[in-house]
Amino acid sequence: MADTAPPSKQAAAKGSEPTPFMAQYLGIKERHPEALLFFRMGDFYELFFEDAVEAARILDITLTARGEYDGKPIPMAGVPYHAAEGHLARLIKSGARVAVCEQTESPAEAKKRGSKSIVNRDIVRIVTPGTLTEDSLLPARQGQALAAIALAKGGAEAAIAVCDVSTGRFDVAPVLPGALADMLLGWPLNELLVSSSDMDRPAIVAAAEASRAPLTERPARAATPKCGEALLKETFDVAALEAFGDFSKAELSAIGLLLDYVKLTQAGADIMLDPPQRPPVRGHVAIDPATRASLEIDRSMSGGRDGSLLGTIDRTVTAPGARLLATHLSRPSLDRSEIESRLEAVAWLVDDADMLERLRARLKAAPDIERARLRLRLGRGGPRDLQALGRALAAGDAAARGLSEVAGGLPARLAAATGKLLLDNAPQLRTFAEDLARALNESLPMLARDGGFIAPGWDAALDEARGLRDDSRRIIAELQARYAGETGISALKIKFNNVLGYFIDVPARHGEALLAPPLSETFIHRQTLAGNVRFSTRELSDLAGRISRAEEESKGRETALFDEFCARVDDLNAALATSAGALADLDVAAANAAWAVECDAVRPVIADAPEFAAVGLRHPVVEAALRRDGKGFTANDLSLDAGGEGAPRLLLVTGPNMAGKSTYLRQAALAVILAQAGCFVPARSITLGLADRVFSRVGASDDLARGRSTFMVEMVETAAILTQATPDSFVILDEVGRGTSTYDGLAIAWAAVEHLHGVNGCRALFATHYHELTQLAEDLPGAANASLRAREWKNDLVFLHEVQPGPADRSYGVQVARLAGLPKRAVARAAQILKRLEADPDAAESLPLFAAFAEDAPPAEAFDPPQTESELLRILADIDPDALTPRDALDIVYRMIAETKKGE
Ligand SMILES: Nc1ncnc2c1ncn2[C@@H]1O[C@H](COP(=O)(O)OP(=O)(O)OP(=O)(O)O)[C@@H](O)[C@H]1O
Repeated sequence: MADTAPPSKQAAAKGSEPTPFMAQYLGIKERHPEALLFFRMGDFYELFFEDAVEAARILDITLTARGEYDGKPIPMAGVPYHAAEGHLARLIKSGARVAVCEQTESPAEAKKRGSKSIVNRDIVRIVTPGTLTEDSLLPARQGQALAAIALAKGGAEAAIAVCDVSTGRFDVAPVLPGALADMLLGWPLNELLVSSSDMDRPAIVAAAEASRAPLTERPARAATPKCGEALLKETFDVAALEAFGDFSKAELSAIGLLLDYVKLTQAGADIMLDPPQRPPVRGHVAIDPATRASLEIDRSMSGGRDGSLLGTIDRTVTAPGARLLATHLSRPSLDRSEIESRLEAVAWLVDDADMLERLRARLKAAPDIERARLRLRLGRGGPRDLQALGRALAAGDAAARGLSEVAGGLPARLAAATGKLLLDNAPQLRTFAEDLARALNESLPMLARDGGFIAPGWDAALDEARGLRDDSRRIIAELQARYAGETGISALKIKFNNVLGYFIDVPARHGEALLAPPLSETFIHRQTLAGNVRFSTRELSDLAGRISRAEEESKGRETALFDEFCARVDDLNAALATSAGALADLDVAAANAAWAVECDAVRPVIADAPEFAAVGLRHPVVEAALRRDGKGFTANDLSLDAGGEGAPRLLLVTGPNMAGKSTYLRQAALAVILAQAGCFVPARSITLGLADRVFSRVGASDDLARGRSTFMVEMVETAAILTQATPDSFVILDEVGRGTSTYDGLAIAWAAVEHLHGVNGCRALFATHYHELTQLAEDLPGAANASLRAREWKNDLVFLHEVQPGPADRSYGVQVARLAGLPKRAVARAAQILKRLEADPDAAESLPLFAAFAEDAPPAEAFDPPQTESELLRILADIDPDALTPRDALDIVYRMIAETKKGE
């Protein structure tokens, strides 16, 4: 690979003299050695040297060579510029960053400087995982986050600055160094910036590790209060920072680190962020990446949105609404009044089905106002973005008017959003929206430079220029008819191409007539082709000049009008941001109400004590999946109380495989997240105290990318829970200890339960297959057993999915193995071994060879163990004679007879 590395300019100077083109390339590449350089050449972005090799590998495109450098061929790969976004997306996804270098002048302009001059080029932006603005690279319903963390006062202060460059959102918060990692968890990050001087500090290392975001190390010079202050002033064009409130030194350092990077990636263009906001003081529920993944909050295990909690409950109809709902779920609130205000809005809409439907229909008409606004401000927008703003404002106004007509007053949250969206309250926005509606045509080009987007009647100068242009076209048609008449050549046409401009075209056989007097006085020969001869006339040249001037004028005028609208977007930026926020808020409230109605969810009651009391709780995702298959979901109750008053604080959940233990655990954790996100909960009723953290350790998975085995991952995650859970936390642990030997696993699980119960003292659910653990419920005052029921029925296992108090009677593992399709022979062998082990636990000593049993392996035909007797006994054991109706009794007799016949 070494010989594909680009030589530095100095090194190059020592070797053979680089061509002017190579010198330009090397000069630009040297400025961003860490990024792949997309070097614009005509209709292609080309990559050279190592960049070409790397891009060809990732994108699976052809690696070729172009010219030689220092006697060696230069590796080259290229992508067409119109298909560049797809390639960019793949490169970014694979962890690369890309510097996009454009031609900053046309070849004609370069020629003016001298015939040998090459076109000037410069980097216009650097594309990184956290700084995307392209629509095609960003899922519309998903936000992105770029964060910077910094320390100050010798590590005593810390802060975080987070922005979404595609929507302009900008949050800044001071935080205790020890709480940095937790704070970061509220933002599923696309990229995390750390100053090189902080890289080794424990608080920073812990935060970076916890967030698992791609890390970008930046020079320390930007992470200073001075740099932060200067960049804030420059970005928001203010002389003093008082307008934003007081910033700590650490906050300013984090801001410096963040804004410096945003500026770098935009190649020095103005930073277009909204003024910094502080997240709510009470903060949010800390959910670590392992918990987020295992609860499948915004992504299912298979990686998509489908099958996740977000994918299941999302009924938003606007992109900003979808992104806000995603934020609510990834950052459930700890602020009770905030939660209650969200719930109140949902409850009000749930009660008025007509209003809810009308509101959602109106919101549906609102395009993505946030991203359209940002693209226009960044100079990457087009006429369609302007139209999006106008339509979103109109839709917001219609939605707000519908709500404001309601008698009896609105809940505070809906009233606030309505007030912000009513255009009567914002005359400037109203004029802007009305102007856009009048000024823009119905169907619009992507780019302003394509022209044709301003409607007739909006601008007199434009109408005049267009009139002239269209008039000239008519005159050309008339001229063609006149020339055809005068020359008697009906095949004479006036045509246009880029080389000749307008010209007169006749078939070759008529050429002679025009080349000879008297017609040759009017018709000037331009070109003879095999089948045609081409001419021009003075009149036609004059007309062509007028047409092109009119065309240029109308395009120029349209561009100027577009720029005027963009300037108005800049002026109205704050008001537009407010409208976007209000639209998203209304959409989320309406979507949550629609989902609550659809899935019969209830408003959670928020309590002061760390309790959890749910009746008829359901798992929204599993229930939705079962419903699609036409199956029902069994609701279950759950009561926990960390204070140990009315219920256990820790519940040990046992039951056969597949009985529904994980589902029972997860639905409880999801209920906490839904409630604190301000959503209703699928249950008959639920009361819960706010949880400061939710932890979930469900199932085992390898983290090979980070070099950890299943067991190691499990222990690291369990350790995090046992060291961090507070009495207010909510913990679910599923089969801890499964990844190691039986006794080690049991010992670890045992210790984890004791620790959770005695030290952490939080609400916890602990599912296990170690039946020995169920004894703990007797020893620990705040612990209890619950189990999921299953029944054997005609040789089959029937899962009832019902939770009952007390431990499970047995595990039915062998039966589940049979259900799963394990070969009959293996199932029978397992049943045999199990029987021996149950009779004589010491036989386990001979594990794993089972030499003792090997000899009496049953013959292949006799593998179904006799079941009849045990089945009859089981049927009898299940009978409660006092509760039997005569009909039930008769049924049982029939069942027993059938069973006996089976055994014959
Ligand atoms: N309450 C319920 N109502 C209806 N079906 C359910 C219920 N709970 C679980 N199920 C169904 O049972 C399947 C298995 O559930 P789950 O994974 O929770 O079992 P488990 O006891 O944790 O199993 P294992 O011990 O093997 O991990 C689910 O995929 C779902 O289809």
